[in-house]
Amino acid sequence: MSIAMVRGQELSDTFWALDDLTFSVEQGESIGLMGLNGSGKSTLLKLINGVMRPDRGTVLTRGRIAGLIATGAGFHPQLTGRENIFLNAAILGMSEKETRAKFDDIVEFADIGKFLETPVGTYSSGMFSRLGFAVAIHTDSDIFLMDEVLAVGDRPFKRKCLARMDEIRKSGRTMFYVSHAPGSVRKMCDRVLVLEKGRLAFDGPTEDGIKYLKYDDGDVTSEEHLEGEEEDLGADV
Ligand SMILES: Nc1ncnc2c1ncn2[C@@H]1O[C@H](COP(=O)(O)OP(=O)(O)OP(=O)(O)O)[C@@H](O)[C@H]1O
Repeated sequence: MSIAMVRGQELSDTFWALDDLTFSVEQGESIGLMGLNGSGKSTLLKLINGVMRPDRGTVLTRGRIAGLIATGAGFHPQLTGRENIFLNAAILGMSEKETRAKFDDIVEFADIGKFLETPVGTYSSGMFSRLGFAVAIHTDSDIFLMDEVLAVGDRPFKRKCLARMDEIRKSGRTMFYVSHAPGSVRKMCDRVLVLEKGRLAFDGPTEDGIKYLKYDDGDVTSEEHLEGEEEDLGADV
């Protein structure tokens, strides 16, 4: 699987965002996708969801796929939150009737107040994420993809998202969750894949994956603080 990237004038320079990556996932598994910035996690989600195609190799999936891959993806900046709910839901494969039936729940979950009637181009990244997550979790899917939604949400929203993701997991749906936070991955995932420069560096139980990443023995004060926060959130779910 790869993405050819042209850098500057050097047309022959090829960059493989993902390379030599092979794994399979059973229905109902909950996978934590971890790795440093730029290691290929989002690219992998895009390949699974089908918005990107691999240059080489194949991705086989079964069933309906939903989730939140990039904040703001599938939203039109000049349309209001309300209009974008319908647009985004249609992109995720929901009929208008289905969206109408779930509309109030989606709005309640997003909890963006009067901004529902405002063009989303003016939204903060957190508000984008709230709306996107709210639509995604109300889509019936067999595979649920979640890319770092918790990075921009505020604390009460993070808590709400984690609780809902836990429900999705317990309902037997397959889940891919991209996160840098060991606390929430521990809570949410049975298995971890660690990517390093586009390659699969680790595939195994969550705790071993976190150990492999050495995210737990950092001595940076701010990291410890963040970790503590995620642990708190995890404990709340
Ligand atoms: N459309 C694209 N065109 C060119 N290069 C791309 C494209 N998408 C991703 N890349 C490159 O592929 C690599 C992997 O990117 P990706 O977004 O998948 O990483 P990531 O692991 O999700 O990172 P992060 O933790 O920062 O979100 C990066 O070096 C990125 O620059």
